[in-house]
Amino acid sequence: MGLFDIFRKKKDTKTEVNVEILYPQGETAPITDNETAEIVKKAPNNIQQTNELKDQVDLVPKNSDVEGQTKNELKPETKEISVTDVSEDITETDHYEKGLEKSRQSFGEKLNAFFAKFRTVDEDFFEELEDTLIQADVGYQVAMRISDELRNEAKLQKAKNKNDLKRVIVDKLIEIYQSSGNGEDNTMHFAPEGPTIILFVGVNGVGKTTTIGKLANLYHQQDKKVLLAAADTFRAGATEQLIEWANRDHVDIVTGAARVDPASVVFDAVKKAKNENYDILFVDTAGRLQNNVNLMQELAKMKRIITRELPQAPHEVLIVLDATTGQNAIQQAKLFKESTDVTGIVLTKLDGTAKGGIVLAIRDEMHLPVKWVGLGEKASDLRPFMPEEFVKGLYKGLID
Ligand SMILES: Nc1nc2c(ncn2[C@@H]2O[C@H](COP(=O)(O)OP(=O)(O)OP(=O)(O)O)[C@@H](O)[C@H]2O)c(=O)[nH]1
Repeated sequence: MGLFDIFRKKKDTKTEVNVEILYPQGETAPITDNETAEIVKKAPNNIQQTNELKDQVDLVPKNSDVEGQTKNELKPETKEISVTDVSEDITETDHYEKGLEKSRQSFGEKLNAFFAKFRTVDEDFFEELEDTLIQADVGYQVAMRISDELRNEAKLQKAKNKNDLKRVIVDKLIEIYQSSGNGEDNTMHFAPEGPTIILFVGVNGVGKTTTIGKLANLYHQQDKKVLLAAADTFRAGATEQLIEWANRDHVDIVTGAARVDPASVVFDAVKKAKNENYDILFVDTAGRLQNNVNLMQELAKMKRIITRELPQAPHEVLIVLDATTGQNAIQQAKLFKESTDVTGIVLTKLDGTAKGGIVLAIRDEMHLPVKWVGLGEKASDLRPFMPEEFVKGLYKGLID
């Protein structure tokens, strides 16, 4: 009995950076219910204000446990981020092949091990194939579909050697990748006029801030006027991290002091984007557990404020998912989708996982387009999702 038989049984189935920091009047305590939190703007002075922010972070009582985060975790983090590689002359195919190397190798090894076992195409063959596919994180449904379709595949019955068999399986995978994306709109939607507002959501550490930094870099290179809103006022390091990206990308940013109501940061950023004719506003939000009602309400509040200021906005709500978390990522996306109108997925850290097959499971189960994929830590490693390149990157070299 294979590892996954237990599941199978259920089968029916610009150079100057402008940093604007908002402070709540008097103190740093969170303002939770007041949508138009009174805010005092300080004159922009990048480095000084970043330090002030750090001071405020230190006001958090020693060892206090703030919604599961200790003081240590609240320490600002800074990180060397390379954006200098954007002009590298490498093709899309190169990006995908390099980024998916781990997945390709791992799947290749699994497939080879699988073929080493079988001499005949019998029921055991299909069961083991299902296990192999599930381990590659293509998802249970997709694994079943592939093996069912292969059962009826005349070419498979006629296959004379292992290479023929491999080819039929890989061809089937490619076919499914392509058909599951039919009609999928993985383009970004921009406002016909006025600022485009893009909200990023997702649980802690999935790569929201990094993705915004990378996208800001990309659009700035395309001469768009980009503004960032650091509405993650919960994790102190997040604001600093975004300021760091703003500096490197040469784009402007609106931030809030630690624990200020994130909605007030959003409010001010949207106003600024409108009044000063920005093309794109990226809103970073705090990582939240999808089952934390308060945090989900906070997200809803941010959306309400955006829509009140600009009725067509937000133009995109992108959920950022960490590919290394495998099937967990799908569960997260499902819960977010229930409480927010998510328009697309950014799948990060594909370079760090052997489970690139997760894209297939996500597309199959979520009915949400994957719009961007993170294939590495550099700014240029965030790529628009291209199914053909993805498939090539995953399976190249598996059939000779
Ligand atoms: N290898 C790799 N690392 C990535 C990628 N995207 C993000 N990361 C890394 O993932 C880590 C977490 O990223 P953040 O951007 O801080 O995540 P976040 O979602 O903003 O986190 P919170 O603010 O805690 O919610 C950082 O070390 C990033 O460099 C990727 O595509 N590939």
